[in-house]
Amino acid sequence: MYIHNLSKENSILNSFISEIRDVTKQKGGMRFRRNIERIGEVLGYELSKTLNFQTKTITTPLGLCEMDVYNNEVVLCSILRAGIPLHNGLLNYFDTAENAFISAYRHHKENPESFEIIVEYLACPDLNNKTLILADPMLATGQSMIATFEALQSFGTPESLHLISVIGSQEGVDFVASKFPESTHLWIGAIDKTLNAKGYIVPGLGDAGDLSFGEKLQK
Ligand SMILES: O=P(O)(O)OC[C@H]1O[C@H](OP(=O)(O)OP(=O)(O)O)[C@H](O)[C@@H]1O
Ligand SMILES: O=c1cc[nH]c(=O)[nH]1
Ligand SMILES: [Mg+2]
Repeated sequence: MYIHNLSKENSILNSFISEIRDVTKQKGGMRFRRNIERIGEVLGYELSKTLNFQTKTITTPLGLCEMDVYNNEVVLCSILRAGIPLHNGLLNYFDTAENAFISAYRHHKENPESFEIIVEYLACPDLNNKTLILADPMLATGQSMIATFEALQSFGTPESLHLISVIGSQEGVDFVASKFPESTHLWIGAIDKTLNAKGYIVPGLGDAGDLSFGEKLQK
């Protein structure tokens, strides 16, 4: 897997990530969602540099202009619910993308430290020969990303595969790297050292779904 850890270079992306981590700035919903969306825009821009480009002749009011524009057929797939603002950010840049949504959530059984990933809802177009972008802000254990990829298998074989994540744990990144095809690209805003006993990224930012949309009852 090609791992693009964008925190390694200084850019405005790090300001957005510092705000979503910061307990004094992350509450209230709107700023958190908007920052995740902005991070989606930046990661989408970086990813776009690896697309297939073709020269097109554009007619301006004053003449003709040759421009290299991408010609990939992009499918954006996000994992509900924390993936929604990240999806919006990507969709701001990939204007004509098709879209897929999947619900993958952690179901905690009697022991709060163990959980399974439940996939219930899946809406997806044909993936054959497309550029598939899987987006989920938190890559903690990596299990949601892998469960999603497995659930998408019956929709076709994409030409290329990109994973987009805001913050990952080193363990989660290593795990997905061992499971996804070698040609997969991971575009990630930061990679943190550890996971706690409940599978949360440390230092991370807390619960991205709750910070975006409010706390949910665990049932
Ligand atoms: O890498 P993993 O260990 O699988 O964990 C990451 C998953 O956890 C979060 O979802 P969560 O289950 O909290 O659902 P939510 O979006 O409804 O909050 C997050 O959005 C990922 O989907
Ligand atoms: O740290 C984590 C792990 C999973 N989901 C989150 O929202 N945060
Ligand atoms: Mg959550």
